[in-house]
Amino acid sequence: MDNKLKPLREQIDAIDAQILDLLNRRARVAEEVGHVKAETNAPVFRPEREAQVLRGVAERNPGPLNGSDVQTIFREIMSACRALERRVSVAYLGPAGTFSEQAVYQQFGHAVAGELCVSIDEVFRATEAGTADFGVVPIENSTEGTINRTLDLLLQTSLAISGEISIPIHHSLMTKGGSMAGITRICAHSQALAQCQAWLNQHFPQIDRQAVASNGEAARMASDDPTVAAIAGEIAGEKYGLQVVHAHIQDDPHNRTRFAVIGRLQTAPSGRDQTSLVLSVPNQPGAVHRMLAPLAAHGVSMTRFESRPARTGAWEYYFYVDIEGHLQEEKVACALDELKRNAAFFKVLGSYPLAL
Ligand SMILES: O=C(O)C(=O)C[C@]1(C(=O)O)C=C[C@@H](O)C=C1
Repeated sequence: MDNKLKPLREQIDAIDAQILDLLNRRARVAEEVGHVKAETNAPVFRPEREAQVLRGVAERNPGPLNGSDVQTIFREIMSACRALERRVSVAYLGPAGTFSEQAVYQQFGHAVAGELCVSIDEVFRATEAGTADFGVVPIENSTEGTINRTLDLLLQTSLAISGEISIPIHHSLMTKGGSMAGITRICAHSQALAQCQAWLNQHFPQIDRQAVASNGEAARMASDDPTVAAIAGEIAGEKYGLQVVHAHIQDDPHNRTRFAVIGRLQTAPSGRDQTSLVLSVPNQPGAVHRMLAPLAAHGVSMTRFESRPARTGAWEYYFYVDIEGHLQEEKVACALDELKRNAAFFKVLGSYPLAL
């Protein structure tokens, strides 16, 4: 066998030498880009450009590598090149191993400076204060719905949404010893407990469930306490030396969470974008219908519509609306101009590339 492997490995060595050379040529150009940007204080992270590069490689990819693997490789290449310009810092909900951390890596690659925060509020604060260049916060889960705290904070913040990330959420039940013997508590974030509710009712109805600050925190607790089982992603389990008792216990196998990238950056159009808004209208019959009419009139599709009580005690609501297209597209700008005229409250949260 070794006789056959040797020439093939020599081919791989020769190709790797070429890849390495090309990677460093790319990196030198990125350094030049960095110097040009430094002259004008231009932003290092350009989500629209990165989205175009990643879409481009998947479209041109002839195989046999699959498109999403090629994107993963190029995401890391861009991340490393970007870090030569400047290492971008990103605040997110810790501890290490949370799905938020996974979302950060999916958007920024691994060459980032992560800033772990104890709450969603703190992610906003760190980003607003400029301690971090960007923040990553969960917006909605396909099983459990909206993350209300994020929506409330988006209403008040001076930051914009500069990008979105969608990741599959797979939960596993994990313990230190790899069995459920002696386990008296199952800990996880309340969202994760809710996403695994039917499975837990069926398999472990007798064991107490305890909501904790995050799944990462649950994994940390399970690593310290042999009576605790954690529900978390397997990455968190690995970080804390846990073993999987049951994998993929979420009730919906297609469970996903969407995250928003928040920052001071107003992202330029990428060609496939979305705009997020918050609106409110006076509490009158037909008002919501009238408010949204300009979208249809200008041929702008609405992809999401969510309401939150305005907490005025008067049954008034804020409406969180996502529409297709970028604010710099004429039909979007015209529709929003009209919308604004009919709205009691109107705020554009940001225009950004659709998640890959
Ligand atoms: O095109 C740029 O603006 C770059 O800085 C280069 C590059 C890249 O490596 O391709 C790196 C960082 C940006 O977020 C986008 C792209």
